[in-house]
Amino acid sequence: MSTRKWTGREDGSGPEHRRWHHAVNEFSSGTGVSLIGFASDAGVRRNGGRPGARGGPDAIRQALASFAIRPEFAVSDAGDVVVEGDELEAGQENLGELVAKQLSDGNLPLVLGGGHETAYGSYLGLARSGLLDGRRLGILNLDAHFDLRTADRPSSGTPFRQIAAREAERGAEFAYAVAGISEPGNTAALFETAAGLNVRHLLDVDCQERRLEPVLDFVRGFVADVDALYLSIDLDVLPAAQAPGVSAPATLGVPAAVVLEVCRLVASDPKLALADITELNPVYDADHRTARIAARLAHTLVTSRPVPEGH
Ligand SMILES: N=CN[C@@H](CCC(=O)O)C(=O)O
Ligand SMILES: [Mn+2]
Ligand SMILES: [Mn+2]
Repeated sequence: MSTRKWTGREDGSGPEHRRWHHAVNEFSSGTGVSLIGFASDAGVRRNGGRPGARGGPDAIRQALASFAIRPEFAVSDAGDVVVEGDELEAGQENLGELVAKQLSDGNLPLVLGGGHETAYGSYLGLARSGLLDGRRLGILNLDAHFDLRTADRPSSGTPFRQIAAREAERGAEFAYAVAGISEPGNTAALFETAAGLNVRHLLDVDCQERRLEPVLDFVRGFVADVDALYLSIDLDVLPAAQAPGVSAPATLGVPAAVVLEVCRLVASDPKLALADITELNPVYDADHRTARIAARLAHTLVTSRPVPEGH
């Protein structure tokens, strides 16, 4: 657990005034959601994107600190994995170790930040924890992109291709679904790769608010087919007006209200084992808008979980 102290707005000392900074600072033992920061520019840089993701974890923490949160929700901060320079592979290994540790302690890891290369480190943690042994893993990605690139080196564009290879190695079916795919944001080759891997996807145009029920049905159908779920959120799934602070802003995007409903649905399911919120780039943010929506998604994931007995 991180020793860093969170600070934020104070309205009084009682539980009725509780905010995230109180929740994180008062956490000493037990289980709950464990935040892990992944401070990395390496994946986006290798993928030809605009750097700045390194500052993502702290920007999300800052946005979370003064959010109100009810006393029954336990959250802790496990600190950051920092990727120095181009040391991406080492960073992903370190992230995997920290995720596995949180899982074995009985926590739900919620990884914040990085380009989407975060996802491979998150997955390594799940694989290392033993939680996948004999179980079907489902990966639900909310993203404008498939991130199934083949490249000489891992980047923010390759994580789910890397995971597909690892799932094949353990003899498991690669169960991967993406909601929010932008047609002009993915080449025919990527659509073909996705089809070849039996990836289920919904286009951004089919994830607008008027289509909320079919989107939720898509998610329900996918979750029903797996034993454990990993939810990965790439903030570039959101409309650029709601999330300007990303490397590749959306041309249409899935409205935050829809993304939020998916988060509520998924987090209320005990199958959820791991989540991450990636691609925040504070350098291009406007009035902390993207950091605040990232924080709102994190808050929704925490507060939509079944409350443990005794509360
Ligand atoms: N995580 C990044 N994924 C996208 C970026 C697209 C872009 O830079 O336009 C990708 O590689 O496809
Ligand atoms: Mn992505
Ligand atoms: Mn994306």
